[in-house]
Amino acid sequence: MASIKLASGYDMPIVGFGLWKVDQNTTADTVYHAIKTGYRLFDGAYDYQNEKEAGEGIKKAIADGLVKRGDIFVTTKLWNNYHKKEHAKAMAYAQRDAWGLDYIDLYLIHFPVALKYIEPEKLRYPAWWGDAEHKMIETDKVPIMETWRALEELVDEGVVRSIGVSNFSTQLLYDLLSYARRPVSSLQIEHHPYLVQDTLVTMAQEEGIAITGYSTFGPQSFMELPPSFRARAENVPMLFDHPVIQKIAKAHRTSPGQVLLRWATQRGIAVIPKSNNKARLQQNLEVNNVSLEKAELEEISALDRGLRFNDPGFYLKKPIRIFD
Ligand SMILES: NC(=O)C1=CN([C@@H]2O[C@H](COP(=O)(O)OP(=O)(O)OC[C@H]3O[C@@H](n4cnc5c(N)ncnc54)[C@H](OP(=O)(O)O)[C@@H]3O)[C@@H](O)[C@H]2O)C=CC1
Ligand SMILES: O=C1CO[C@H](CO)[C@@H](O)[C@@H]1O
Repeated sequence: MASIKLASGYDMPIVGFGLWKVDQNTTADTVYHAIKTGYRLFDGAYDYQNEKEAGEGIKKAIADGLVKRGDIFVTTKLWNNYHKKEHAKAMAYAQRDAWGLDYIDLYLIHFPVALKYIEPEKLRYPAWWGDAEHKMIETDKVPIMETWRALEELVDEGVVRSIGVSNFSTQLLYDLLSYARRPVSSLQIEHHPYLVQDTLVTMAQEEGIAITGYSTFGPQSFMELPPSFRARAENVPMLFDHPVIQKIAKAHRTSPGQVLLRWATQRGIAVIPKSNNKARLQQNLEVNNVSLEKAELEEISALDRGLRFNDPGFYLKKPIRIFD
């Protein structure tokens, strides 16, 4: 499996399996089957509510001799209500224990947005929407430096091996780099041909920050779009149906999904698609069998229209835009 060297010195596989929206009841089997298929990276989060079950799948695969712990790379993320140092540290320990592992490979600050503390058992899901009593969630004022220091201590304590951030902008990264004592190993961002993010990608890569792209296939349903982006999405075809993606897929005798994943990995960006379909699960892993020409990569990048569909601050009591 091809991998990216992180600034922390560890290798991160370039293709992984994302655990968002994977049903709790099927997660252990899904993860076990993904390992059998060849997946070694799993992308989780406290918000996905299936860390314990994902860990069970890994444990079974190890017990059955399919893999060793060291073959698997687990990424997970700190949720927004736990940015204060004592909460961040407690959550990382609890998440590590939920996975049933000695350490987490990569721990990310999920969003650069601190929300008021809510006891973990009172969060309802999706966790942007409020607590169990249906109270809307409010922002809090916690400096990212405080949260980052907590993550650094977690590395010192051996709970996590590498640390990074998600949904950060260029400016926030420059600020973070000005005081980080431990390397910012990774940045996870929305990334697809409608949201190419050239400046951010170039800056992060130049600073040695490995990028993982999420939602590589673009918007799945325009219903999910934040209000600020709805107009921009009008009359935009789904990427799978876009004539440019279809033409390139045909030229390489492959599928539009493979073209989208390969465009990302040829930009040096790791991908974490999930699939419940066995054929697609296998196909996504074999993405590096295709090699796109420079002109094809450029043609795909030219589809950029700054169209983002994950900007969930509008759920908050006082709505914010995370990406201004
Ligand atoms: N840091 C963050 O804030 C965020 C992180 N993420 C992470 O990224 C992961 C992936 O992102 P997500 O937005 O969920 O989108 P995915 O990349 O998982 O794609 C969404 C859907 O595409 C379908 N699909 C998968 N492979 C193919 C293929 N080859 N051809 C056609 N269709 C395919 C799947 O449906 P089917 O099962 O039917 O194949 C899947 O449900 C998440 O699971 C999560 O780990 C996601 C959003 C935000
Ligand atoms: O990672 C995730 C996918 O996007 C969702 C909407 O922003 C988040 O809530 C979730 O944590």
